[in-house]
Amino acid sequence: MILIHPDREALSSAAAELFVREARQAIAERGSFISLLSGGETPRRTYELLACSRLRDQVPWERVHLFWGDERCVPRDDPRSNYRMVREALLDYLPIPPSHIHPITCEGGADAGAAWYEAELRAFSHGGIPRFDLVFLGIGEDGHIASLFPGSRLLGETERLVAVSTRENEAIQRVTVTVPVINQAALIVFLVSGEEKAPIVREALAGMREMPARLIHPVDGKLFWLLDEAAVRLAQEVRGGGLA
Ligand SMILES: O=C(O)[C@H](O)[C@@H](O)[C@H](O)[C@H](O)COP(=O)(O)O
Repeated sequence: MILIHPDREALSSAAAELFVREARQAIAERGSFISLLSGGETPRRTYELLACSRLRDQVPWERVHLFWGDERCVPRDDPRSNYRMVREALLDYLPIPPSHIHPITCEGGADAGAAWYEAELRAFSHGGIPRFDLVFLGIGEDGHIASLFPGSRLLGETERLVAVSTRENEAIQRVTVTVPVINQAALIVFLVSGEEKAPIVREALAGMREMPARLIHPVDGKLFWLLDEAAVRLAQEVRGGGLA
């Protein structure tokens, strides 16, 4: 499903309200809600709005577990840290038990961090692939998702849940979940806004070329694209080809 909003603020507000709805429903049905969070500017605004009391106070946070889809191997107080971004935008305002916050850590090195996080995920799924109730994703201008970049050997990974990733011309290492983890989710939501994303959105939705984002096909869940008008500007040309 593709949902188009006037701008990033409206999109992020809709995404925050979607988080609340999904959390309340999962907790009512199964007693818990586990979500995989993304880095990026549109996800950041979503977390900031979710932290506002009108929405925050609707979620039983003691039943929620938060995980990260990827992380840069930098100190937790580094401005590039996705953990720091989520902490400043959301966690600092939540009555969530610290044990329910599951950041990726590379303190013992990227390989150790990936192995530890894989164990953390498998512990949540009795050894299998965890089924996240909600996965937020951004998309890079090159079509990357999480820290899965075009041409990466990780794009074909079918066994590991978590792996070490690198980005061209970037000195640091990253730790990222792999495609099978994302595709196992009950609901996957792309959050994409801004003029600069119009070309990749058009290519992604029209299937004009392969890219990491086009590997996202939920096994038996749902896939939503939350876009703003600027990001879908070019994709209007394919509206008849699949834009709802
Ligand atoms: O670590 C990150 O930043 C995300 O995992 C990354 O995949 C991000 O979602 C995209 O690069 C889009 O980011 P923007 O929404 O900021 O363009």
